[in-house]
Amino acid sequence: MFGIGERRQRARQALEELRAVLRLALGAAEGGRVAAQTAKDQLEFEQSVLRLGLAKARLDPEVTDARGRPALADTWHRIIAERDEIYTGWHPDGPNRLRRIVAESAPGTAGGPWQDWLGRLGQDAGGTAPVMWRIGTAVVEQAPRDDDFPVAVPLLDRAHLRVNSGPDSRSVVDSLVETLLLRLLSTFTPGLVRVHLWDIGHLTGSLPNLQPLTSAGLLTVHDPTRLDDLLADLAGHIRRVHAQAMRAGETSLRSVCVARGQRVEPWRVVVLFGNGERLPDEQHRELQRVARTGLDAGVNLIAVDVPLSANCPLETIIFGEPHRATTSLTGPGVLFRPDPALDSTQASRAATAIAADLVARRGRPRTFEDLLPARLEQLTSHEELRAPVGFADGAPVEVVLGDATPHALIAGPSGSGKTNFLYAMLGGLAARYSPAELELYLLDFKEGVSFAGLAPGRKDPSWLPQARLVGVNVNTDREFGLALLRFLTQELARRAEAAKQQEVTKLAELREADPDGHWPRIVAVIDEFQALFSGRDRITQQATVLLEDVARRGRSQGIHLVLASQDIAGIEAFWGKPAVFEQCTLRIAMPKAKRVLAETNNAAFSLPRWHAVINHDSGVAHGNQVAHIPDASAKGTFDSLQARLWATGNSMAPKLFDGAHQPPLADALDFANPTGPLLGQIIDVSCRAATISLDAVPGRNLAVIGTATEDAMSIMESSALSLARKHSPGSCDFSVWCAVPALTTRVCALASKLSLAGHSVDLRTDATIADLTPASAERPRFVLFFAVDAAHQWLEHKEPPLMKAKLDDLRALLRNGPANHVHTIGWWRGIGRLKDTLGFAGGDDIGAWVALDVQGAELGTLAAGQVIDWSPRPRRAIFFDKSTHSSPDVIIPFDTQDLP
Ligand SMILES: Nc1ncnc2c1ncn2[C@@H]1O[C@H](COP(=O)(O)OP(=O)(O)OP(=O)(O)O)[C@@H](O)[C@H]1O
Repeated sequence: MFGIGERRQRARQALEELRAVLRLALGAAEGGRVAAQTAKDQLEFEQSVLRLGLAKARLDPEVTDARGRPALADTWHRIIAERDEIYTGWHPDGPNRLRRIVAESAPGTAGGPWQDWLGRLGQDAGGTAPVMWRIGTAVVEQAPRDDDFPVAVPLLDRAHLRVNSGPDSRSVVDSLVETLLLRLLSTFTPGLVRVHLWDIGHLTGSLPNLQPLTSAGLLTVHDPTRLDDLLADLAGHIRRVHAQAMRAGETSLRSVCVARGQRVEPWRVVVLFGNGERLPDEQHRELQRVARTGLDAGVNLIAVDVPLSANCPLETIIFGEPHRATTSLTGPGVLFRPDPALDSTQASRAATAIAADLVARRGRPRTFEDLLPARLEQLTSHEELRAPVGFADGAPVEVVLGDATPHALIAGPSGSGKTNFLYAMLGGLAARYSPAELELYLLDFKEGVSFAGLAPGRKDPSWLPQARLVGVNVNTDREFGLALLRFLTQELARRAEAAKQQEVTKLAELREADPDGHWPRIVAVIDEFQALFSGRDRITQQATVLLEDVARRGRSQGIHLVLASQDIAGIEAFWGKPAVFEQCTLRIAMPKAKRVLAETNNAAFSLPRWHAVINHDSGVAHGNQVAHIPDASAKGTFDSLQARLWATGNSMAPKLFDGAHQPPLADALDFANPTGPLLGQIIDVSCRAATISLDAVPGRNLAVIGTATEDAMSIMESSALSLARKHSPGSCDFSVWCAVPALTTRVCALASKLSLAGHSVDLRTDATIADLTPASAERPRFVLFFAVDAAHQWLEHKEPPLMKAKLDDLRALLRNGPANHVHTIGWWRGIGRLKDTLGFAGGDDIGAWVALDVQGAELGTLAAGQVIDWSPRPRRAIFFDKSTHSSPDVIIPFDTQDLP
C-alpha cells in the first residue's frame, strides 16, 4: 500500500509527463501550422507574381518586400528559373509559330500593315471572313525586344471584344478600335460592314476619322441617352436574321453565307464606349442578350469600358498603361502593345472613299437585268424557291417560298407597283428554275391583260416556259378562280397520295423518294384576288373553303399561293377565315399598303415610290426589309427574258383563258378532233370545250334556251360544224330548219358550210319545217332547229280531216329519235316556249341544255329540281347534261365567224 504522500508524488509526476507530452504535441502542431502558413505564403506570392507579371512584380514594392523573406526568396528564384527554362524551350520557335498562325488567320487587310491597304476598296464578297484581325504585337516579359510577335483577335461572327482602358490610355484605345474597324471596312465590298457607334459621353466626336462613313449609312452614331433604342433595334435585327437562317435550314447567318459564297446580310459592328461602370440592370441584361445571340446573326460588339461578362465568345484587352496591356489571348506575363495609330488624314480619306463607292454603286440604278443570275434555269426547287426581287443599298433582297414561308400576300393601292413586283418576282424565279422545277398558274382579276404576254399571242408567239395556265380578264368569271383553286386541291390530293405511297410527308422527301417523278413546285399567282370574294354567294363560299384548304395543305406539298390585292382590309370573307391570312407568312407591302403588315408595323407608310417592304415574318416589324424594285414591266425587261427562255424551245405553251374574248372555234383544242357537238369553252383550267355524247339512247337531244340570238347562233353553229367535222362525208345527215326570216342568211351560210364538208343537208326556212323528218334513219341525222318556237305557227296548225297538229310529231321525234340516232339540237327563245313544245310529259326528252339569258330559278325543273345559281351575263351560258353533270358548267360560246 502506498502512503498519501507517495500517491501525490506519483500523480504530480504523471501530470508533469502529460504536460510534457502535451507541450510536445502543441509544439509539433505549431511547427506544422508554421510550415503550412509558409507554403500558403509561397503559393500566394507565386500567384501574385504571376498575376502581375515578372516585370511588374520586380518593381512592385510589396513583392520586393516579400522577396526579402528567405522562404519567399526561394520561390522568387524558382519562378525565375522555371520561366527561364520554359522560355528557353519556347524560344526561338514559339514566336515564329505565332507569326505563322497570325499570317494564316489574318491574311491581307486583316493582318497587314496599314500602309499596304489603307485607301484601297475591299473586294471580298464576304462568303467567308478571315478568322483573326491584327491589333498589335506582344512580347514575353523580359524577353529581348526583337522577339515580339503579332497579336490578332477573332471578330465578326466569332467573338466580341472588350477593351478596358487604363489611365491616359483612351486615345490609344480609340486608335486601336479605329484601325480594327478600317481593317474590316477595307476588307469587304463597301456596304457589307455597318458600324454603330454609341458613346456614353458624346454624341459626336468619337472616332472622328470614320465620320465620312455616315453619309453612306455605313456609320450610325447613336444618341448617348438612347442605348435602349439601339439595343431593341439590335434584338429585332437578330430575331429577323435568325428566322431567315432557320428558313434556309441553317443555324447561323455565317453558315448561310458560307453556303451561298457571299454575305447575304451585312455585319453590324457595334462599338460602345462606356465609362467603366456597369450599365443599369435592364440595359445590362439586354446587352448580355445581344452578346449571347448576336454573333450568329452577324452582330459583333466592341465594348470599350462597358462591363460585359463572358457568357459568349469574348476576348479582352486590358490596358494598364497607355501602351502596355494584357490580352485574354496572350495571358499574363506577355506584354501587349497596340499597333501605332493610322495616319489620320489617310484614314479619313479611306473612309470617304468607302462611302463614296457605296453611294456610287447604290446610285447606279439597279435594273431588272440585275435580278437575273449569270446562268439561266440552274437551280433546284427541292427545298424552296428563292429569287431576288429588288435591292437595298445595292445588295439584292430576296423572296423565299418554301416550307417556312409557303404563301405570299401582296398589297398596295392602285398604281403602287404590285403587278410590276409580280413581274420582278416571276422573272427572278423563271430565270432560276426550269419548267421541271417550277410551274406557274397566273390569274388576273383586273380588267386588262397584265399576264397575257406570258402566253402566245398574235403579235408575240413566245410564252413563259414555266407558265402552265394564264388567265386574264377574269373579273367577271369568278368561276375561273374557283376552277383554279379546285385544280390546286386536286393536285394537292395527288401529291398527298404519292407521298403516302412513299411514306413521306414533304415535297422534298417525295422528290427524294421518287426521283423520276414530275414534282415541280407550283406557284399560283392571283392578282386582285379580292374579286373572288366579291359577292355573298356560293362562289365566295366555295372559294373561301378551297383557298383555306390550299393554304393549309400546300405548305408541305410545294404548292404556293401568291395573292395580290389593292384592298385586303375590304375582304370580308377573308377575315372571317384568318387561316389563309396567317398561312401567308411572306408579306409584301407596296407604298401606302394597308393591313398587310402587322398592326404596329407602319413601314409601308413612309415607303418611297417603287419600293416595297419584304417581310418573311408575317409582317412583324423586325422582319422588314425595304427594297427598291426595278422596273420589270417596261419593254426590254421581262419580255426579253421570256424571249431568251422561250428560245430554248423545250416547253409547251400554257393554256390561255381570256375572259374578254370569245375563243375562236377554229383554235379550240377539241375542234381538231371533236367527240361530239362543241357548245362553248368551259370556264375551267383545262380550257376544254363543253360537249355531249350523242349516243343512240333516249333523251340525247340538246336545247339551247334564251333570246340572246348571237350566243344562241354561236352554240348552234359550233355544234353543227363540229359534228360535221366528227363525221366523215356521207356518214351522217343534217336537217337545218329555221323559221325566223331575219336569220335565214346566216342559217343558209351554215348549211352551205355543212354541204361543203360533204354532208347532205335538208335546209328548210318555211312551213315545210312542219313536215319534220322520220324518227328513225339508217345513219345518224342531226336536226338543227333554229327558233323552234317560231315554227309553232306551222306545227300547231291542225290539218283536216284528222285535225292532228304536227307538234305531236315533233314531240314524237324528240322522244323516239335519239334512240334511232336522230338527234335534235334545238333553240327555244324562252323556257316557257320550250315547255310549250315539250308538253306535259316531254321533260325527259331533253337530256342536256344550254341556257343563256334565263334566270337560274327558272331552270330548276330542267335539272332534276336542283337549285341553279345563275345570273345571266353577256357572252356566257350555263350548260347542264343530265347524264354527266352534278352541277352545271359556265361556258363561253365560241366565235364561229372566222371559220371557212
Ligand atoms: N419599280 C418600278 N419602277 C418603274 N416603274 C414602275 C415600277 N413599278 C411600277 N411601275 C410603273 O407604274 C405603273 C403602275 O404599276 P403597276 O401596274 O405594277 O401597279 P399596280 O399596283 O399593279 O396597279 P393596279 O392595281 O392599278 O394595277 C406601271 O406603268 C408600271 O410600269
